[in-house]
Amino acid sequence: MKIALGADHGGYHLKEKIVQLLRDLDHDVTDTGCFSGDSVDYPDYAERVIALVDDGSCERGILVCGTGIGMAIAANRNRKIRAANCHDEYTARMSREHNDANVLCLGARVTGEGVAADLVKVWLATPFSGGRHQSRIARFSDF
Ligand SMILES: O=C(CO)[C@H](O)[C@H](O)[C@H](O)COP(=O)(O)O
Repeated sequence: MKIALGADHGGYHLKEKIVQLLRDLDHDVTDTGCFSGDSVDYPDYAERVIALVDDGSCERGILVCGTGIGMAIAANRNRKIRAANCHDEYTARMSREHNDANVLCLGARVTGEGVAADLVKVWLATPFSGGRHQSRIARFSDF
């Protein structure tokens, strides 16, 4: 799968781990940065990843900051983006089954590397359920 990754300084180390995990799993990863722990602004990296998902270059995006909150707020400003801030395998699975989330937001100051690795794998493997959930997500595409 083609996946875009982005992080601010708060998410940099976890993003590096996830990039390696995804490459080990043979995904096609576009790493948009950041590339060090120096302080940067998370909207810049949210913008890069949502652009790649919006134009179809990447099927999914993963954004990492301190909490995942700022990245989710920023990413959801784009109408094509359904970004979910997930903390465990359950929320990751539900974000796919019920919400067809195309961007996963993680908080590196909240979620440990092991939990993050497991939830990323679940999030990538879980299909959207459709049905009643399809009409629900269709409702807000024009908000
Ligand atoms: O945007 C955020 C919170 O919603 C992220 O957690 C950022 O990583 C955080 O705000 C960065 O904070 P810092 O004090 O500049 O390291």
